[in-house]
Amino acid sequence: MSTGPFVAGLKCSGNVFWGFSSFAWQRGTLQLIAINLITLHNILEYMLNILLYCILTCLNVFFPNLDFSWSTELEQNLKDVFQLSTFRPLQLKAINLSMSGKDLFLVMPTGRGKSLCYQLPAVCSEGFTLVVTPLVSLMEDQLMYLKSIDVEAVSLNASSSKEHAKMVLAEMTDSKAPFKLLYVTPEKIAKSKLLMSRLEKAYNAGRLSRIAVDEVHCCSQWGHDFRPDYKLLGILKRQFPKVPLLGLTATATGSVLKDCQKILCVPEPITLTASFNRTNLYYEVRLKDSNSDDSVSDISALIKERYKDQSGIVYVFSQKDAETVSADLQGKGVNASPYHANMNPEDKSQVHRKWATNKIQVVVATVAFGMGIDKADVRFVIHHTISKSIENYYQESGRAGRDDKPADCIVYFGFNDIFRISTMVVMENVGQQKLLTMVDYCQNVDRCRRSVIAVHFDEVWDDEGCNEMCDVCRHGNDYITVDITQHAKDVVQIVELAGSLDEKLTPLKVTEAWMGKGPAKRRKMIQTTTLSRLEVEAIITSLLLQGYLSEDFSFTPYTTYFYLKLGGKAPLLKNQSHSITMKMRRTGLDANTVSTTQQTVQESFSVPGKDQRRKEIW
Ligand SMILES: Nc1ncnc2c1ncn2[C@H]1C[C@H](O)[C@@H](COP(=O)(O)OP(=O)(O)OP(=O)(O)O)O1
Ligand SMILES: [Mg+2]
Ligand SMILES: [Zn+2]
Repeated sequence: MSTGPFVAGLKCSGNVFWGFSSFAWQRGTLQLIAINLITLHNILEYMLNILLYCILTCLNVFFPNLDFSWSTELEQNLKDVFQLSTFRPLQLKAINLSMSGKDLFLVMPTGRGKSLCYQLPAVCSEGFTLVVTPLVSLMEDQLMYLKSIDVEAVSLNASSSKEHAKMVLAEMTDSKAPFKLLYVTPEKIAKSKLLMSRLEKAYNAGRLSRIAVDEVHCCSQWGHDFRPDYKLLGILKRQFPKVPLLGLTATATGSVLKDCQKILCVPEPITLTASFNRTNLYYEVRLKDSNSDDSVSDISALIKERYKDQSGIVYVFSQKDAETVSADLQGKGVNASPYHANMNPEDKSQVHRKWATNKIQVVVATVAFGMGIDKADVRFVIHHTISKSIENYYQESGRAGRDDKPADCIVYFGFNDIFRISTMVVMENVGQQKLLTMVDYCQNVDRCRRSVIAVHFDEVWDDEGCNEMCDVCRHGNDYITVDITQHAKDVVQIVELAGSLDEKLTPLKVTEAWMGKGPAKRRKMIQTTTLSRLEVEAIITSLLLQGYLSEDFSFTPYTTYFYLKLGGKAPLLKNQSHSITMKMRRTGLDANTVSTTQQTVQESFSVPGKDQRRKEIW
């Protein structure tokens, strides 16, 4: 199957071709530099190189998939087996590189068809392809699909029966074994010596044709979904160095990819990257009222009206939320079912299957129902609670519109949710930072939502590329810049007062104190406000994002508490000329209201001891 550098360069479009021709160019250039030694022969050779370069470029442009020994079979199987008429961008290039034996990282948006880049080569190769996937749901999704197109595939995971595992392990070295793809979890690679020894045998028998590591960002703890067992996958390339490895992801930054490369022991992979932009997805953020759970009523109305009879997912924060939100939606007449990691495997498979076949309209799921889930006609992905990072959001919302038709991605952004998630991610590497970027995505009213995602993935972005497919671009300049300096001082004063009494305040306490709830004594010591709750929450969130407030965690053996403390920029407020602004939707906060709604109180008042005061005030 291997081809010499010249053949690979001639036949393959893109990187390999470029590698060859730049090499040729450099050679010609060097020959020219050694001008003293010029002979007619050298000049001719140089000109020939240029000519060859031009011919190859033309061939590359007009016949990008110029015959490899496998090209005809690829085309045929694409049509006959996968029932697809053409390749999507980068697919053919990735497949040809992998078929040429190259190690490859493929970074392509959600739903653009990364799986085909190992499924099709598997069908066109001898032996089988080993596919590592992080989730059983993802594995099942692919097995279900492959079965429907008559491609033989098997899996090994924690819930495989002994008999099934025995059969698969035996067939791995059997040249008559029918399966073309073997799906395993990383845990299996890390923990099953038996599996590794069978793989070794299959490798020696030339039956291990390719290794695909799906969701490869899970290797890196800088990625958004680090799986400790992915860290051990380096064993694959060490044990099977001649087998080409293909790492696939939709959500890896450059530094994450570098880390993955090291962990997987792939010395010089070729990386193919496509733009993150999913042009058919409409991104929208809606505010969630913390006083009531109107969001569920709102979501059920959306599903029953705008998305009537259309398939979708509602993402929630916890297993408990999956159960309650699903029950609430059912109560409102929506055909919904919960999905979370704690359900037994059969129930999970059943929900997944019923949803895939449109017997259930909506899955109310935790992130357990995420990566790789592939249903073509998902018309909406609604987040009842924000995701813990932009990467997670991109992954989860990426379940929508995989058939390239329009689909909506809506987030309900609630103040209290920030802190619920914050306590969950506090132990994760840069977890807080990632969460705040997601909060910034939601709170933002003046930048195209796509631009926030693009910056996050290190991509240069031009707002024209959105085409009004996000609420910010659609609302145009419907925002105002308001001065919140005085508000910031009031909030900081509340946190300072609590600090002086050795008291820690949760965001809820700060909100209520500022809004004038609680003991009369406290109201007399601070400046309260008549702003609405949503406005108060938006300002506190903005102060957190801008660094005037920061998080202060307290740990007990059972739970983690989130408190607010002064942030690094708080002392700047002592400076009279320092001002802070924030941008808000015109329909949200009104500039006039902002500057006139303080209730000046600050009455003098006699103070008892610290402990007594603390009791009375907080
Ligand atoms: N060439 C093609 N033409 C038309 N449809 C295609 C093509 N290739 C793949 N598809 C379809 C099949 C799937 O239903 C859908 C998504 O493919 P899939 O491989 O699951 O995406 P992905 O792996 O890139 O996304 P994710 O990052 O979400 O896992 O695209
Ligand atoms: Mg995938
Ligand atoms: Zn936009």
